[in-house]
Amino acid sequence: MTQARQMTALYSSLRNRFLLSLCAVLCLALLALVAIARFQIMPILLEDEEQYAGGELDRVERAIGSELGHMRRLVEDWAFWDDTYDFVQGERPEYVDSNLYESTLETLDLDLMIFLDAHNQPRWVVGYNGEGEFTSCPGTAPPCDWADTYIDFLQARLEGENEEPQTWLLAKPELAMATMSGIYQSREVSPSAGWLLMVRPLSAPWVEQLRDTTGIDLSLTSIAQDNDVTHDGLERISANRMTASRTVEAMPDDHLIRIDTLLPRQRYQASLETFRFALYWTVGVLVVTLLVVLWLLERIVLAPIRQFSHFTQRMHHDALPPPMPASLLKRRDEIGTLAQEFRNLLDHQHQQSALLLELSQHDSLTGLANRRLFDERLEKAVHMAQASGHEVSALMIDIDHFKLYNDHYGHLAGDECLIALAECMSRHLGRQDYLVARTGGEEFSVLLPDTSLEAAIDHGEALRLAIQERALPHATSPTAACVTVSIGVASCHPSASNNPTALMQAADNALYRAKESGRNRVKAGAAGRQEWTTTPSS
Ligand SMILES: Nc1nc2c(ncn2[C@@H]2O[C@H](COP(=O)(O)OP(=O)(O)OP(=O)(O)O)[C@@H](O)[C@H]2O)c(=O)[nH]1
Repeated sequence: MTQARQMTALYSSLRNRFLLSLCAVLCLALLALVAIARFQIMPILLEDEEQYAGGELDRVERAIGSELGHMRRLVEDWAFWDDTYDFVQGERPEYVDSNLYESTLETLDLDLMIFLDAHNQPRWVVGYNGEGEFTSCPGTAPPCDWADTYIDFLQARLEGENEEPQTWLLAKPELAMATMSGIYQSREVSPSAGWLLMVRPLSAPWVEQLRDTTGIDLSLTSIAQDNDVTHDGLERISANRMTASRTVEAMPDDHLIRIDTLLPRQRYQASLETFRFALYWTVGVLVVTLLVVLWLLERIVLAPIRQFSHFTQRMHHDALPPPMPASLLKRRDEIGTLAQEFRNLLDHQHQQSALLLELSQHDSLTGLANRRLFDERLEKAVHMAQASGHEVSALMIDIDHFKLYNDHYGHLAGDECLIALAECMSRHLGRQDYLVARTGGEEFSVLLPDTSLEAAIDHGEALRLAIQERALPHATSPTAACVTVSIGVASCHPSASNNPTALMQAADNALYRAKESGRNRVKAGAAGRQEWTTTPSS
């Protein structure tokens, strides 16, 4: 239960709510960034990587095409040579010894050269057989019968009677480049005397050279063609490496050559790194921005509100209301206006309270303290007297025959008489610590703290005389021709266990006796005592 209340209090705090809200905004922003990265940026980076891989495979293809171009020019050099032209027609028997020896193939980086005559029949075959042995024969008789496959292939190509030089990639019986040209005279336009086929193996050193030329880690493989299976593709094998494959057409028709490349993913990684860098900075800037917003919020709004709230709490709890913090009043913003208005409201409330207090503690006719205030002060004075060891005294004053005064002069005149007597009492007993109160219609009481009975009697007597000397006419008074008062005086001694009621009761008794014994006089007594002191009437 307490924990739940603490949680509620935590959540109720403006600062915590702002913190939570801003954290939620930050999380949403981060989620949005992650979503953008996942669904917008990453696909672009991966597509770019695929384009890069495609470009690299294009380069490999172009490099192979360039090699085929070289082969084609090589075969043309030999096919458009008069010696070759004569040789395939059965002339120049020295052609073989002069040109078709082993080092020629090595120099030209060839595996095989086949010369066909005009009837597409083998005129000469020179090359390395499957075991790498050099053979040179007129036709396909052993030991050159290993070249039958190529001759069949060549003859099949010639069925179309395409006399243009042609180049192919061979997937069988070994990976190779093949190029073929008709054999012509070099200077004159003449019909083809036969055909020349050159085969260059795509050997490991050749592939190695291709790797060096292109700078791409690649390999070539012969595969059987299967329409249902695609061999093209890209596979990301690690964060830094990927393989990209593509098939190219080759002979025979049911075969393909697959180019496999192992490519670095630097480009992707670099883009990713850049993106991450931007992302981290964005997140950092976002966090810093939120912290700054929080700090500003705390400084500009929350701290002053807290200060204001603290002030109102203290106002409620402290006995002495604290002043409104100056820092709040100095502000020129909404909080400053609120503080100033609040202070104005407080001032107004204090004034109203003071007015109410004044009204509740004073008599509206004479302006003297009323019974409520008199009783409060009396209570405090008696307790203080007991604590300090001093006496406290009280006078009870009653106008003599005031009914007759009213009856004779009228009620308004009676009021004026009450006001005049009140002024007289205030003037004579207006000491700071004395309190003169109107405690009844025509009855007054005076509280005299730290005053002995004797001194109180003196004050009472002086007051009685002063009123008499004021000489307010009272034509119908049986006592005197002017307004007079009777006064009862009492005091309580600190040694006696007196209370305010007992003190006033004693004063009332004394007043009663003053009235009884002829009015216009002062009678005195002490609370809780039997002996009385009577002042003679003047
Ligand atoms: N004008 C006026 N008269 C008041 C006021 N309050 C009380 N009185 C009058 O004061 C008179 C008091 O009369 P009583 O209690 O009979 O006493 P008294 O006539 O003074 O006679 P003693 O006290 O025995 O000398 C009444 O007539 C009240 O109407 C007031 O505020 N104004």
